[in-house]
Amino acid sequence: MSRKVIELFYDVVSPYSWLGFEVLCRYRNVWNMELKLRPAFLGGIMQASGNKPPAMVPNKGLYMAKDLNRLASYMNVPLRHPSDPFEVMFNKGSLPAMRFITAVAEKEKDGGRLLENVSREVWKRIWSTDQDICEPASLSEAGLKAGLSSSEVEELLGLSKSQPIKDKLKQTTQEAINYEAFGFPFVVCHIDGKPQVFFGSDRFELMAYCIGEKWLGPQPDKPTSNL
Ligand SMILES: N[C@@H](CCC(=O)N[C@@H](CS)C(=O)NCC(=O)O)C(=O)O
Repeated sequence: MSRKVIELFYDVVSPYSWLGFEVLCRYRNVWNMELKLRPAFLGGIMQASGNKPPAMVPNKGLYMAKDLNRLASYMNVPLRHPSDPFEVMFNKGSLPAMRFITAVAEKEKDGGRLLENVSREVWKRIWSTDQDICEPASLSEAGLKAGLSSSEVEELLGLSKSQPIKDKLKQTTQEAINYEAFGFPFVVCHIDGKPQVFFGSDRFELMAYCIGEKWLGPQPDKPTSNL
């Protein structure tokens, strides 16, 4: 059977996207799939779909904080809340970070792990160690940790401010909107030429059923006994 293509649309401002990202990266060699990481801009998705971030409803925000703490442990992802989530998510946002990550994606068109590693390092800053992701020095630090050289980081920071990269981020965001996305993580599974879409990091069991693969829990190398 030919490999299934699974696209993950994500933004590092989204903690649930980090969970979905880690789970799909773990399943790369477990499911018969090619994983395509699609960095996009959640602000654009919210605007185009008429949605708003769930944490803007106070009780949802309170619930999410508890939910994410449990999920961090269940999924074994070192997710911790920033000291001021509203400032981080709604005032500072993720535009410079997502442009930088888009530049990495464009540079690494032929596959490889840089896009995965840089995304993870930026996520660790915003959603684990409570560090900035907007300043060039912050993105540079994440890039170096992910294995880029200082000259590559400089080049990518320059590129991230260029019109082609801004346009590419808009284009990827538009592709998710065309699939009727309203939030992230947003996963598009292509099977027999037909796209099936899933919202959330809590849809993997259903996704596995729909694409004919086995769900072994969020840590497939450590399946739990009750699965
Ligand atoms: N139940 C989902 C929630 C995902 C979620 O809340 N994502 C946020 C961004 S972090 C979003 O875009 N939400 C849009 C919505 O809930 O309508 C999960 O477990 O992953």
